[in-house]
Amino acid sequence: MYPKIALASASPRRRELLTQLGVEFQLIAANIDETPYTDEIPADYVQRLALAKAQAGLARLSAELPTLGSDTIVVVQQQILGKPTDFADFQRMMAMLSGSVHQVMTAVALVDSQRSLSTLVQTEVHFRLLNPAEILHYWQSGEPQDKAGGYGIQGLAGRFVERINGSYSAVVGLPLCQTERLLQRWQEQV
Ligand SMILES: Cc1cn([C@H]2C[C@H](O)[C@@H](COP(=O)(O)OP(=O)(O)OP(=O)(O)O)O2)c(=O)[nH]c1=O
Repeated sequence: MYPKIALASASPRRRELLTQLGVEFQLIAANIDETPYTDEIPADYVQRLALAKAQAGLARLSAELPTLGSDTIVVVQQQILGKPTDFADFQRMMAMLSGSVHQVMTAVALVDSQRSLSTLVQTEVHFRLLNPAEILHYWQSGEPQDKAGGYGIQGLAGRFVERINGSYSAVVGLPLCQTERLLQRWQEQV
C-alpha cells in the first residue's frame, strides 16, 4: 500500500509503531548532534532534529528510499527535558513533572533527495503527585534512562499519568494517525 521507506532511528518503540502501520521499512542509523541552538524554541528544536535525523539517514543509504526521522521531547515550564544523564538529573525532571501538566512534542519528517514533508504533534500530559520512594524505585527499574523526560507512558510510568489530551502514540515516539497521513500525502504528490 505504502512505498518502502527507511526508518532513521535506533528506537525500538518507533520500529514497533511503524510496524503497526503495516509499512515496509529498512533501518538506517542516524546519529546527529542534538544540542539546542541558543534561544531555540522547543517546537523549532524538535522539528529541526526530526529533519536532521531523516537527512542523516538518507545520506547513508546506498539505494535511495524515502527516509523517516522523528524526535520526541518533553517540555515543562518552557524547558526542554531530554534523556536524564544521571539520578540527580532524573530527580530534577520528576520534581518538575510531579503533580503538573507538561507537553510532549513529537516531530516526524519524511525526505528524499527531491522533497520533504513534516508534521508536529503536541500532547498535554497530566501527572499525579509522585513521592520520593516511587521516584527512586522508578529510576532503579532502568526504564527512565533512554527516554525523553525520563519516563515511558507505555511502561511503569503509565501509573503516573492521570490523563492526556492528544496522541498516545506520539508520546511513545511516533504519532500513528499523523504519520500515516504524511505517507498518504507523500504518495499523492508523486
Ligand atoms: C515521553 C516518552 C518518551 N519515550 C521515548 C520516545 C523516544 O524513543 C525517546 C525520546 O528520544 P528521541 O531522541 O526522540 O529518540 P531516540 O534517541 O530514542 O531514537 P532515535 O534513534 O529515533 O533518535 O523517548 C517513550 O518511549 N515514552 C514516553 O512516554
